[in-house]
Amino acid sequence: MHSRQLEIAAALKICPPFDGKGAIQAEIDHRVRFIQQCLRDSGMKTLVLGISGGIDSTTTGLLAQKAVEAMRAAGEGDDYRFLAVRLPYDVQHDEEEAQLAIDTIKPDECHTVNIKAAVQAVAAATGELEGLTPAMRDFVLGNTKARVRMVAQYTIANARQGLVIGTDHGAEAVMGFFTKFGDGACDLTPLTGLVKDQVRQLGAALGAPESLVHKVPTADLEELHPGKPDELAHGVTYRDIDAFLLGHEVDDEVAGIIVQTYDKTAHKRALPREP
Ligand SMILES: Nc1ncnc2c1ncn2[C@@H]1O[C@H](COP(=O)(O)OP(=O)(O)OC[C@H]2O[C@@H]([n+]3cccc(C(=O)O)c3)[C@H](O)[C@@H]2O)[C@@H](O)[C@H]1O
Ligand SMILES: Nc1ncnc2c1ncn2[C@@H]1O[C@H](COP(=O)(O)OP(=O)(O)OP(=O)(O)O)[C@@H](O)[C@H]1O
Ligand SMILES: [Mg+2]
Repeated sequence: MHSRQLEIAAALKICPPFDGKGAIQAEIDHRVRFIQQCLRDSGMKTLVLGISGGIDSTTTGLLAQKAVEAMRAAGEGDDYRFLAVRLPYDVQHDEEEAQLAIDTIKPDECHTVNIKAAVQAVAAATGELEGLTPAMRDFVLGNTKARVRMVAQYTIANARQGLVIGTDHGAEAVMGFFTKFGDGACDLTPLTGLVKDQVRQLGAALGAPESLVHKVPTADLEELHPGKPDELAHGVTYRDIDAFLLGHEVDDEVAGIIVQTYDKTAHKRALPREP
């Protein structure tokens, strides 16, 4: 085992493997109660979450819808609602899967915000992108897309007494694989501590279709490579990352990449530096 495995797993609150269906259901109940408590504690009434068509947001959306339905059924208030947001950059190449996610979750409301005009306006106003190589421009614009999605979700949350839900989990957190103050910015992260396969297990138990449970994970931020698999960017597989976080034996080179990436992205998991 790599000398940093246990320390990193503890810092990211990694959940032990599930011992059967009962444990998965208990984890679902625990995370639904967490979402409900966030609403009660904040006095907010609406949950806001972007639904991409990937398994992370599908699972989180299913938890969110379950949370508000149970609060309404328990008489806590008819005004608790889940508002799903589709945030395509013009037309999304896997729109069908995004619609399948929405059909599965059956959110109380679903809004669509096309982020393209806002992303291009921000990029053009800075005047910073012209001199870049096409690949670099594509990468920078990708992070701007994630940040404009955040702005759209907080605009809705402000208007609707809402909390913005994030989908960060253990396997993304260890790699710092999110845009700082983009998809990384939110009010609660119900998937914290889960490895990628556990997210799939929860999603499957909540009724997500097979095609979404086993969909290749993608940040899908780059126009030059639509649907680019996250694993290409990581240089390691999610299976490797999960194994590392669960304290299993992993290849030295794999462990080296994960630890190096974890250290390099520490600033993304921390509050801004202060003097
Ligand atoms: N040491 C340090 N201390 C404090 N701050 C530091 C810093 N180094 C950089 N920074 C700041 O951080 C910025 C870089 O971070 P950031 O802007 O996030 O950009 P960066 O980490 O370079 O890129 C984001 C990565 O996350 C991936 N991503 C994004 C969104 C969603 C998903 C997904 O899976 O869905 C994946 C994306 O594909 C890309 O690989 C720098 O411009 C600088 O402002
Ligand atoms: N096109 C989109 N429309 C709405 N929300 C989006 C879109 N793209 C990204 N998001 C939001 O950003 C989050 C981060 O994306 P990420 O790719 O990590 O998750 P995912 O797509 O749900 O699952 P996977 O990682 O398996 O692709 C999503 O969970 C979702 O909340
Ligand atoms: Mg995705």
